[in-house]
Amino acid sequence: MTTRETRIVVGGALLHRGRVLAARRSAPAETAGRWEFPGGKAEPGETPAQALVRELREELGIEARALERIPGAWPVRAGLELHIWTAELLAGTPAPLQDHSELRWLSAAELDQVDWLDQDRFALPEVSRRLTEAA
Ligand SMILES: Nc1nc2c([nH]c(=O)n2[C@H]2C[C@H](O)[C@@H](COP(=O)(O)OP(=O)(O)OP(=O)(O)O)O2)c(=O)[nH]1
Repeated sequence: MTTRETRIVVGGALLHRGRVLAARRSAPAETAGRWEFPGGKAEPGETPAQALVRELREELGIEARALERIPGAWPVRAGLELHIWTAELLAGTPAPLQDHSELRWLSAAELDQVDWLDQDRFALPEVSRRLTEAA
């Protein structure tokens, strides 16, 4: 359950030409090397969709639009839960400017080729379904 103390971290499943962008974390040590949907914590007063647009601009240097939330909320740790939104690329080419050491565009068939953070795995079937529908 989301309480007033719970913060949301929003990850963006950026869908483009039948692929989704996966990002390899560069820090901190506990999660470095694992793959995630780029994004970050929503600031007070910011909607998750707004936070996602801001984080994708900061981390990847792109302009993107949040599309829809994938149903579900997954605890990251006490007081922090993960939401995943699909997003579309409006302008730019994603680059690992901040927080990531590598980016990969994955097709539905390639989704299990990277070592996702545990919480992100819950959203993979829905991401796969959207990639397959778009193909
Ligand atoms: N961005 C992102 N974080 C995720 C995902 N899955 C997952 O478990 N996390 C975890 C990793 C971190 O513990 C936390 C998000 O932290 P973050 O470091 O990305 O957030 P932020 O950019 O706002 O960073 P900061 O301001 O707190 O430094 O959520 C995901 O798909 N994307």
